[in-house]
Amino acid sequence: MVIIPSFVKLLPIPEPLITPDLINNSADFGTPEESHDNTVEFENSKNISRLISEDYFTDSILPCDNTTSPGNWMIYCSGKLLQAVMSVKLYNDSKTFLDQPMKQNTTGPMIMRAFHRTFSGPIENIRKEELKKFVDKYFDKEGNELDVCELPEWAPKQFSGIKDETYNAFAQRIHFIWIQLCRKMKEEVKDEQNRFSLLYVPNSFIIPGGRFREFYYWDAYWIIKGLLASQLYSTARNMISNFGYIIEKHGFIPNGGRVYYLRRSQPPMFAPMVYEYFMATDDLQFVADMIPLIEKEYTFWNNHRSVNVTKEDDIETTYNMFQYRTESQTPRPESFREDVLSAQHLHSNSSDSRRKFFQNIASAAESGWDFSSRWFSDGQNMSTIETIDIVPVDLNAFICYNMNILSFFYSKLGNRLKHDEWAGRYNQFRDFFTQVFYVSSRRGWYDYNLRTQKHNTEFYPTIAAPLFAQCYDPLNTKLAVDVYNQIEEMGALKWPGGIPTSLRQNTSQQWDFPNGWSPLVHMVIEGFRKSLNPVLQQKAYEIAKKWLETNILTFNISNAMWEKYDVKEPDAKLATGGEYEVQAGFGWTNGAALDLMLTYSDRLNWTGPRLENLVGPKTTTTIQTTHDTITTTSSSSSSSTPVSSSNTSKSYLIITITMFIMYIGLL
Ligand SMILES: OC[C@H]1O[C@H](O[C@H]2O[C@H](CO)[C@@H](O)[C@H](O)[C@H]2O)[C@H](O)[C@@H](O)[C@@H]1O
Repeated sequence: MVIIPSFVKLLPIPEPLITPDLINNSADFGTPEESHDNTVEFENSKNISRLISEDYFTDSILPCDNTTSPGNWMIYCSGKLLQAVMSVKLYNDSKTFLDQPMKQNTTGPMIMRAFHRTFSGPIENIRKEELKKFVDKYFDKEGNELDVCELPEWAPKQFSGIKDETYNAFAQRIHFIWIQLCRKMKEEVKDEQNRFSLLYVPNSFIIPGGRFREFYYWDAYWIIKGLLASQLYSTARNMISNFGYIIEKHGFIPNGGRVYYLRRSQPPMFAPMVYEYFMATDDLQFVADMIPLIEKEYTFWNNHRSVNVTKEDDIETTYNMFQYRTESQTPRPESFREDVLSAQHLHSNSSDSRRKFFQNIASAAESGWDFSSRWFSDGQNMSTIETIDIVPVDLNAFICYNMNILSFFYSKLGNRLKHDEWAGRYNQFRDFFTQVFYVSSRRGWYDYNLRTQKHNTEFYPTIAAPLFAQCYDPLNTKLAVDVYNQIEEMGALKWPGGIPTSLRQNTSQQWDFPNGWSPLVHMVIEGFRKSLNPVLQQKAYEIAKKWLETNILTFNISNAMWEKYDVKEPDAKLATGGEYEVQAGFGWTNGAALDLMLTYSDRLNWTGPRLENLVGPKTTTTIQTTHDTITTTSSSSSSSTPVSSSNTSKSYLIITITMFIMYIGLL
């Protein structure tokens, strides 16, 4: 095991740079309030305060409560203090307060008593400075409960399979970022869970980055793909074990590692994580350990998220499918202010509609697509959100994948009976899936709307989710080609930076045009790659190359990897839209990029301008020989050591060399 010396943490970590070049001028980078629909004209802060102070909790199902988080639900999931913080807009990002631990020797009920003593009048009368004093007295800084950590087996890596100098240097730089994104919990989180919104897990893990300072469920699949590409097997295993621990404790995997996520999940990627780990390591004992937990998670989806679907053209047949559908009926605590403002068209006297509206919002967050025209009945406005009327194609493809993986694992474990049971379920579900989602006239799988009894046949990358999850008959080799042609005809493949999340313009939502997200782009690439059709495999490579170019060009300017990108621009821009600013880090972008660079390691060839930040400036050396003069052009760096002319890159060089020496020493 290589121990990373603690001084490495003290070396300067380059700050991400947001340069004007990176921001698309036509889009407003904006504050959350400017970019969130419905809020623009709602200027009067008194009115906002009044709206935020209304009662959203009585008779509503809360995001967490006495049963799930007895000691702290009154702070992190409901209550007047939460409302006051949102009312005065104590922080630019609503999530900040929710991630602040309570100070030592305090409890939730104690803080609430103090709050009511200090602020006895209506919330609208509370002054920001006084509330700030109160919060500073009782709470620590957000994220204070987490430490940076030592990745068990991290060492500088050559990525010798990646022959191209630029891609090789890029892979090495991403490999470094794992160190920055690793977190472990302070002991007190385990011992005094009630003081923290953070959910305790036993092992260290990789966070997405920025405001996302806890684990996220579906992000982890792509993070794990990247860790496996980096050969950080123990870290990947630790992350999966954490999820196993969480399933054991809570019966499912919440959206993220905070109590305010305890009523909703995210796309079910636990079984695929174990599958990827097994394919990389052959560790069958780990599969045996995890398989009861995979089944337990499946039971959660089956008991709490299934729905009977009957189609208009065949009312005799009922299909058991799955939905994103949390029970929670209040504004999301981490976006309380934003959700209340989005609901301003609904009055308090129509509390049932308001509850349903919040349930639809939180259910869209469960999908990971928060938010998108995909969930809006008018395809444009948040006020028309109807997530729980929709049966989503991606979720059902993932469930199908889970069934297939379970049958595969049981066969590996030699359990014939269980293998047959899951193979039977998989085969039947796959047929039902085709019946419910495939639309022959539009050559693809589409979300089904229970209210309208129609498919939404607009483009979303979810059309390729069944290819990724292999939820179709492999003998039907024409199907993947049809789907590809459909996607191309829809105009989704013509964008210079990758694949957009939809073709719906100006929704101001982050999961819409022109934003590209690595999990979706990776899913489409993998879908075509797995199709076994050589033409589609070539297309998969071309999309991967385009996406990597977007990542790499942006990295070269900003020194950072980003959560999402604007794919309509030829020269790599950061994405905008949604309720928070685009975040740097970034877990799944790094994971998907590393995985793609390894998949296509022998083909990738950087043809763009020389990226000095990555590979250093070109140097020209003149060698005088007896007979003639030979001029060679080379990079100032070797492919194993990233060097650049910038100061930040120099610090990477120092880290690399220092760590390499330490590594050799430790061996
Ligand atoms: O705070 C707003 C929302 O933020 C998260 O969503 C986004 O980031 C996640 C982490 O990268 C990602 O998993 C999700 O797909 C993104 O939309 C959070 O997951 C939401 O629940 C939360 O309301």
